[in-house]
Amino acid sequence: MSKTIVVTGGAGFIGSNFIFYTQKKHSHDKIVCIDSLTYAGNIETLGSISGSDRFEFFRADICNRKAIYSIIESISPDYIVNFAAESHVDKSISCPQVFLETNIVGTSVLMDAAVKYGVERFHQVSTDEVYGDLPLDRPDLLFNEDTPLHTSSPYSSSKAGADLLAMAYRRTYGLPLTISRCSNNYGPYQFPEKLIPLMVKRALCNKKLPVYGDGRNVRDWLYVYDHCRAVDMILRHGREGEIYNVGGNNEKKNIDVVKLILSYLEKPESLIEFVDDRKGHDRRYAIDSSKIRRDLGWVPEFSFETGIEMTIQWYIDNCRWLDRITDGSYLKSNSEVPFR
Ligand SMILES: NC(=O)c1ccc[n+]([C@@H]2O[C@H](COP(=O)([O-])OP(=O)(O)OC[C@H]3O[C@@H](n4cnc5c(N)ncnc54)[C@H](O)[C@@H]3O)[C@@H](O)[C@H]2O)c1
Repeated sequence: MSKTIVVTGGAGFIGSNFIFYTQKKHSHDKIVCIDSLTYAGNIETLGSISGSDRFEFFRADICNRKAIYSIIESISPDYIVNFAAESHVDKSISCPQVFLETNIVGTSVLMDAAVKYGVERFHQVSTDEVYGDLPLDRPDLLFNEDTPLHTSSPYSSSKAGADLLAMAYRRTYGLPLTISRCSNNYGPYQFPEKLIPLMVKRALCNKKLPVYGDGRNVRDWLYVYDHCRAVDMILRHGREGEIYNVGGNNEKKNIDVVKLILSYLEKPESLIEFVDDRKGHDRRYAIDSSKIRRDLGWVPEFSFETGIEMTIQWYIDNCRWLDRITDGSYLKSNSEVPFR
């Protein structure tokens, strides 16, 4: 039976990839995107789906209760998948307030609407950063779903706050809920403030590549398509009330990722410039995703070697997208979409 799915934050990186994935995999479903089009959301990304009668776009802020209630009441969705967030750790350090508003208050408004209008499932997209970090010299340690929350940045704290609130909504108001906590994503349509598109963009222009601290911080990387597959599986087949870790089992030092990009682009390593470390910088993230593998049969389809080549090539082939998002000219098309 076809479903109606609200995807919040669908003009951003992972949300847009999730919309394309869902459109292809569940072509009878109706997808309704709600996005306020902040600097990180680009309406042009959704151009290829905008003409479909199975797609609708609302420009609205998830903190705006009146707008959210009116949209959810009018479309009566089966599912809400919440990707909408302020997502950049550095920005959360310089300007935490908006992270609390969108990531915590906004999530609570969506959950209020989900309870009020009786959605079948609310899925909260969370992050492995809620677990804090692990020491570099203990490769045996991984985060599992029972690891205590131990956040380092205003970003991760706001995401952990939303997770706790979601679990409280489930217990108090009976919200039918699942949560996924994923490691670092990479792939097409990522805003070039994040490591991989930032480095590709700068290397293409022969600009210095700023690397925090000693560059030895470790992240687990997952191709965005595999994250979208995981969210789709959890939404439709995951056990209500459960948290699922999602990871690539693919730990890399930041400096090694940067060197790999330079080598693919045939640029010299002399472009690397070590800069002052990020405040409170987490050392290592490593995720145990055996639960989703065991319970839902999810395994990543893309190796890092394949995914990173496809990603770098995508940014080369889509220089126009990268240029427009970098110089902010896409914001003009965003501003043409009326606000609710
Ligand atoms: N990028 C990663 O590596 C990663 C890893 C794990 C989890 N996550 C989580 O996945 C989700 C999506 O991340 P992303 O990297 O695609 O982020 P993004 O910054 O690329 O996109 C966020 C989107 O949310 C929209 N948005 C922001 N505030 C809003 C508001 N108040 N109302 C409505 N829309 C709003 C933006 O316009 C944008 O389109 C986030 O919840 C993030 O915490 C991201």
